[in-house]
Amino acid sequence: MPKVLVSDKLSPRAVDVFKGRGIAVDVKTGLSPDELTAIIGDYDGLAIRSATKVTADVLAAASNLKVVGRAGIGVDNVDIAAATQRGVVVMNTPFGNAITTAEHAIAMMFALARQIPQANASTHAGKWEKNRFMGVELTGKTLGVIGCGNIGSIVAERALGLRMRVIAFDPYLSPERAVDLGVEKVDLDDLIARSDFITLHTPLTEKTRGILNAEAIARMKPGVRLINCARGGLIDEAALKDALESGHVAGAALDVFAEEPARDNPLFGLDTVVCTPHLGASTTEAQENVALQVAEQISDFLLTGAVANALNMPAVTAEEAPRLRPYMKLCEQLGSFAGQITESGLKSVRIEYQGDVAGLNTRPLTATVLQGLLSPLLESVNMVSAPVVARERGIEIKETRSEHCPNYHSLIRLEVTTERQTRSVEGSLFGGTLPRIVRINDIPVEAELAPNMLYSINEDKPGFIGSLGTTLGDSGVNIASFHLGRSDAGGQALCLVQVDGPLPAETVDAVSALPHVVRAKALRFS
Ligand SMILES: NC(=O)C1=CN([C@@H]2O[C@H](COP(=O)(O)OP(=O)(O)OC[C@H]3O[C@@H](n4cnc5c(N)ncnc54)[C@H](O)[C@@H]3O)[C@@H](O)[C@H]2O)C=CC1
Ligand SMILES: O=C(O)CCC(=O)C(=O)O
Repeated sequence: MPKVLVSDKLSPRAVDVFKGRGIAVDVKTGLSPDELTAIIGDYDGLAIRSATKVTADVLAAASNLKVVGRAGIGVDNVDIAAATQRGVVVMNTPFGNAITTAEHAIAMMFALARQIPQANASTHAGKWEKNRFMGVELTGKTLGVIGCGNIGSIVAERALGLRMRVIAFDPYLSPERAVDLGVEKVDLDDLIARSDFITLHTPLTEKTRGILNAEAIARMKPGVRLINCARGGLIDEAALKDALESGHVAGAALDVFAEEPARDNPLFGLDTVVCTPHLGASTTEAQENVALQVAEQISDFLLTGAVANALNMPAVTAEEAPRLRPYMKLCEQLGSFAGQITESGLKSVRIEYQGDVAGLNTRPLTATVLQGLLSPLLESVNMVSAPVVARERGIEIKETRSEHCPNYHSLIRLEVTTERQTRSVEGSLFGGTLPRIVRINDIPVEAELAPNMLYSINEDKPGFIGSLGTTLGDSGVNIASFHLGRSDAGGQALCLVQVDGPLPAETVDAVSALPHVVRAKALRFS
């Protein structure tokens, strides 16, 4: 009988589900990392919220563990790369607490506008300070929503019901979806300059960390109020403190903090700050939703092998798996390549399967392309949710198959159209198993994608390769392999350089500044 550990406070309904499905379950909350490491080897499944940290050390001790289920959305407390490496499936419940978290953001906005927590404390203290707590009305005010996915779009809908004007910054929000929601799609600078209230609903990624830093805060309207119910780290807390103390920011309502549990934070004690201890998802309804869902998903997986909402594993049958596996890797790389070089909203995606691959079950392949494409921007996207997420964002997905494939056994071509341009990337399997990029924007190339790559587009002029090599060498960056392609002599050229380690931003800037370089970018692949 499989055995599951519930190591965070989950609704008791989860335990009922496990027992009902014939799975042994232990509930042990508040374990230290050492205590968890000591017992994790006994379990096949682990059900968590945000308190348990599933680190590489915990996973190393988890000799029987097959699945980690997160009752919630964010999986920043799970080392997914380490789990993947150890073959542990990581699942989440992407929608179960979205309404509740959006409601918390709205509650925080009201709390800020009317200083309800401060007035409550003062009234309880018998002070009756009627003149101290002058509020502001929400009606007619501009709410800037940064990140208009599941939660952000619910916040936007609720705010429109409150007669606010809603503007949204989200590179993946299509103009059509913005119109459907009734929000104005704007760029970040515009949002920062125009908003009376700003609410954050993005995952914490390398692109969003410090999205509201000192410089962004300085450009906000005097008297702006900020709400963060997404992740600590999106706002620079020290810069926010300065702006609150100077009065430039009138107030901030924070559910999440750079360090959690937050016991000693620079913002604590400021009269203009309203805090809750990561309560965004804490309602009976949301906790039942996510607990039931995660228990069902873990049970299904342990008992039948069915995979739902996995962040690191494709949904395929046991028979299909061996044939699809190398194509999955290729598809993920094609998607990830296109996703990392895409800067503006996606309109359409076209995937062409040519040759042998056209005869396979291409649904998981298309889902893998979309997962790779969307992953640089969406935290919780997985193979199961990627097609739904893409559709919800109004991205048109076209898939074509043809047995005709003149130059390769199989070829997969991905074409991505954004608001600004169309790009394409093509790949094949060499030797039947090794993914290779064979064409980028119709320029032939032959490249293996490795964890750390430099991608550059340049004019095909003498001297470029030498100056690139010198620049990398001067930065102490070792080149592992070098792949070149060009449209025609003297025309547009590109290169993909595999390097031994993450590329420092200054090195990429130095390459971008070289003569004849049109664009250079560091790319990461798993
Ligand atoms: N306080 C709490 O208890 C809870 C917090 N959360 C957090 O809320 C966040 C959002 O959750 P969902 O809406 O479900 O996720 P989602 O994936 O549906 O939406 C995130 C949105 O952020 C956008 N985005 C990504 N990078 C961006 C960037 N650089 N600039 C602007 N927008 C960007 C994406 O395009 C996407 O539309 C997650 O970080 C999650 O962990 C979620 C549930 C509860
Ligand atoms: O489980 C919780 O209380 C936190 C929820 C959360 O942050 C999430 O789902 O991302």
